[in-house]
Amino acid sequence: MAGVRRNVLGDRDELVRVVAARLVETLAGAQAARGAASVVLTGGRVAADVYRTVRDLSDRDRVDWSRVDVWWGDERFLPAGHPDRNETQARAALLDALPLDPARVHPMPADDGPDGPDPQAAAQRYGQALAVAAGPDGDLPRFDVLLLGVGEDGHVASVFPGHPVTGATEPVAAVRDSPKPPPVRITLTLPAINTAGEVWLVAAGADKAGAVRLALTESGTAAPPADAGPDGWAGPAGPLPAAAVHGVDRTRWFLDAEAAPSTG
Ligand SMILES: O=C(O)[C@H](O)[C@@H](O)[C@H](O)[C@H](O)COP(=O)(O)O
Repeated sequence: MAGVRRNVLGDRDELVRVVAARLVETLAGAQAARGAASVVLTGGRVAADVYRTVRDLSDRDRVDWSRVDVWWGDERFLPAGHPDRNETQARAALLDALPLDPARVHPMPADDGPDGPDPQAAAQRYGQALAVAAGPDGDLPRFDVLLLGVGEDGHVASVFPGHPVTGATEPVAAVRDSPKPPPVRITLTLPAINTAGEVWLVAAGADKAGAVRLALTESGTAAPPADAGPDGWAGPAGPLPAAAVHGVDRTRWFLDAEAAPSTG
């Protein structure tokens, strides 16, 4: 596996600024190298702050946004335009302000979309869209940067610890009974996430420290209670999704001081 980099910033504001600036730099670099760039978006509060910060960056147009492919790593399976959809939030925070090519923006289906409220069919539809973009070379197109928030329980995208989706092998899966609302979701699976060139995990706040510590210090399998960290949390029984993701070229952790492990 390629290198893992850990970048600990002083506070949440600095974290968000650094991730936003690095995203613009990386997408511009990908375009310089191969003429196009692709990003996989995530949901959550810290991601929304990153998107707003990219929107407001004075040099954001170093990226030719009309040549960026935008995908999503997960989606809350709700009607189109619902305020809790990751798509709705990303559009409001950033995408609506950019001169994107609509044909290159690929939201996951909504529950009032062509497959109605069938998340399995919607997941398959997204898998097909990915396969079409991949062309003859495989099931997934190139992802230059895949963004992930990290849940307090160590979930990434909508891959939750202890949930059957952790073992899914198809690129896109439907998730029912998500412990984080809403209960029905669509997600890229761990094998699909792990095809990205760079995977960035972004976490802020003390409530993320337990999951981050586990993910960074070992395989993600629960430590015995005696090994619980200073926050007292020893982790879930089973592999921790945040520990199981990596980029082909680089895995980058962006943490604020509160989320970073207090030792190591
Ligand atoms: O759809 C979602 O809910 C997300 O994709 C999820 O994986 C999120 O990124 C994390 O839960 C972190 O969210 P916060 O940044 O809000 O803590």
